[in-house]
Amino acid sequence: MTKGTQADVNPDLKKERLKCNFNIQEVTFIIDGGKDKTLQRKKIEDVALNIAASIDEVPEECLNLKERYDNAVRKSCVYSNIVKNELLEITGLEALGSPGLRRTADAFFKDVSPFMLHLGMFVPTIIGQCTPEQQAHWLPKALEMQIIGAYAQTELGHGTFIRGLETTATYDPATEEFVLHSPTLTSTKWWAGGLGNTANHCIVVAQLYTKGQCHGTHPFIVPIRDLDTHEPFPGVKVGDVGIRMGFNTADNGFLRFNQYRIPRENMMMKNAKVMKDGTYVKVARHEKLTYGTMVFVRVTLVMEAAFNLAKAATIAVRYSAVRRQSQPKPGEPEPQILDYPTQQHKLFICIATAHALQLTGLWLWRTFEAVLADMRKGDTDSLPELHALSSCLKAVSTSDSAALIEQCRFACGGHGYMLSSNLPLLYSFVTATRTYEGDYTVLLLQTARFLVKAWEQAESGKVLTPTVAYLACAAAKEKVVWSDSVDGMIRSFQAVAAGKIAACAENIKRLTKTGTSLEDAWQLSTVRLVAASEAHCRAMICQAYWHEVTRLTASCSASVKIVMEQLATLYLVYWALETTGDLLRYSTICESELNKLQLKYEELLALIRPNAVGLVDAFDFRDEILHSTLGAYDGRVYERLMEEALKSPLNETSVQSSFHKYIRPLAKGKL
Ligand SMILES: CCCCCCCC/C=C\CCCCCC(=O)SCCNC(=O)CCNC(=O)[C@H](O)C(C)(C)COP(=O)(O)OP(=O)(O)OC[C@H]1O[C@@H](n2cnc3c(N)ncnc32)[C@H](O)[C@@H]1OP(=O)(O)O
Ligand SMILES: Cc1cc2nc3c(=O)[nH]c(=O)nc-3n(C[C@H](O)[C@H](O)[C@H](O)COP(=O)(O)OP(=O)(O)OC[C@H]3O[C@@H](n4cnc5c(N)ncnc54)[C@H](O)[C@@H]3O)c2cc1C
Repeated sequence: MTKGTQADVNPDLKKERLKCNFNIQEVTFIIDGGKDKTLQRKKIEDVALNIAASIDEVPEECLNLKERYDNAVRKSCVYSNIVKNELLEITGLEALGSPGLRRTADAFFKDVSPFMLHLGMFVPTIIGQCTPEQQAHWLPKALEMQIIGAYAQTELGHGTFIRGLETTATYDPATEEFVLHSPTLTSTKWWAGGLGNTANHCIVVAQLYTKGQCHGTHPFIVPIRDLDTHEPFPGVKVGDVGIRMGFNTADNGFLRFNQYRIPRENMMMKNAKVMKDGTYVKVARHEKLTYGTMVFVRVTLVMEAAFNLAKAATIAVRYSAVRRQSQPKPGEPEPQILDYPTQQHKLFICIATAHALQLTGLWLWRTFEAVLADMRKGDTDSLPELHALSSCLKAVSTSDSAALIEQCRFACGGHGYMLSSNLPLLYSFVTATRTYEGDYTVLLLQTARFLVKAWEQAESGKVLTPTVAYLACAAAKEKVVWSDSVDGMIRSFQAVAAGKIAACAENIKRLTKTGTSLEDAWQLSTVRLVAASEAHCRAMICQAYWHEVTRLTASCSASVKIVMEQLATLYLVYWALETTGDLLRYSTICESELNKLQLKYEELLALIRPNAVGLVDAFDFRDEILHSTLGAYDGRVYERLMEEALKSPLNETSVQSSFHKYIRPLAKGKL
């Protein structure tokens, strides 16, 4: 963070920091995943931000679309050089997934870099889908930025239903080439980040045909532009998809092929091969391993959701400590808006959710690494559970994060609507995460498939995998005894999930017994399947969050343990109160216990209040990363709002030319 001199800091924020009763750094270490990770992140920030600080002369939002894109490319090149020459030196390839790299990217780009998908998906797909020989060929070029790549899977006509993609890759043994073709308008690749004007290579997911047979979708590395002239190759039509709600510097593009040829070696052949004579050979033990990059990105998106929500919470909490409004007690000074319990209700759940998602995200990352290690040994048994886990966690984390970022904007009143607060841009960026890499509903339904099967296994007494082990106890189908202890609440959330899953399974059974096909019975149950999947995910987040807090604070100071536990308890109580209908149905909770729970929630808000600014300081965002007039460390909110307003091109002259062209003639009746 940029602390400046204490004299510059808003007096209310200064007082807030004096009130904080825990060691901020200890919490920062927990959030980063350990002291070593924090130190590495800070090192990366120090290197990168020295350059970022002076990189934008004019605010990004004051530029027109084309200027913004050009500026984003310029900054992407500066940033890539830093990554290549300095940051990879610090951490090696691991840097690509490091929080330091993620954070420093935000210092360069208020919106999104057109290179984001190069590092975010092109490079990971090379690592995940190429043979070692192919990796040796492509990876150094990609890391050296000699080639820039995009990931083109989605088409104009299909995003969710990958099996429905229409682009074809037909093998021609005579020339040992694949012929890529876009047979219809709807087969046009659409949305790929970085594709429109920036990338010269692209991973294309296409239906593979060889020896007259279709083998389903497979990924190919496709050169699309000349490396020197950057002109698209003959047979390739590429461009920008048009203006979007956000991501306008991300260069999302479309792509069409007209009988375009690429060498056989450009098929990514880790999981399946096409031999020179056109013989198709399946290498992978699991059907869905070609979907591996999506699983990887879904896993990272959970921490991405936490990261963006933490930024919004930092902005809104600091602003709420500076902002004073209304006079609830006659004659007394206007209170800081952070003193209103309703404001605490809006904001403390944001801090708690950022913690919950970050700690669950770190746990998911470790699970992902363990499954990957198993798969390297040829064991794919835990892939379905990882898919179910990453699908629902991606769906719920991105959805919660977007909703709560919007809540942070509401919490900042009118000033939250200013682009300079950075909350609108943050929201437009994060709300897209609910859709891309698998839509919310679609992913929850993927998890639901796994849950219904697990329920059937529980009923027949089979051993269950860890994340659904709770279903075994619930198979008894009795209401769980409510208790407002942490363990009691988690047990109740699990009972709600189990009850909902059981109801879905029963509904499907009832429908099929009366002659409905399994497919129709499933469709008729999808509203409740989505709800069951969300309940399962919530129970899992609660359990993982609490487990991680207990584990990670075991060696911390008592005050850190207390504040971390207060936040985690707040998260649980908040969700209990949000789902009282479910608890009444699946647990023994009664009205007096609900009243007690409400009181407990209000007590927690009051307990957290003195530490609120300390808690957001612990997210440790430097001002260059927050980009916010409302959220800077020094709290000079009004000064910054004025400074930013004066940068508006509409303030360059005191009278605009439109006055002379239109308003004056209108007033004179001469228009
Ligand atoms: C430096 C700056 C860094 C900034 C960092 C920010 C981070 C962001 C990084 C990148 C940004 C990303 C931008 C966005 C990119 C994209 O959006 S790429 C496109 C992504 N597209 C999707 O996600 C499409 C979603 N659809 C699907 O995943 C699938 O089509 C489907 C799962 C919905 C259905 O697939 P289908 O083939 O039809 O399968 P089913 O018949 O439904 O199921 C068959 C069985 O297969 C299981 N399964 C499905 N997927 C997987 C998987 N991935 N892994 C393992 N298993 C899978 C499924 O559960 C079925 O199993 P059962 O038969 O046993 O039930
Ligand atoms: C900012 C952004 C960046 C992107 N970047 C990339 C990229 O780099 N590369 C890439 O390949 N793609 C990219 N995408 C595309 C993205 O992955 C898809 O938009 C996403 O997977 C959703 O697919 P869709 O658009 O086809 O939506 P649809 O599948 O058409 O969804 C529309 C609605 O139908 C519902 N629906 C669809 N199927 C079902 C079902 N089976 N059951 C119930 N409901 C259903 C959905 O829930 C949704 O409400 C990007 C998208 C965005 C917004």
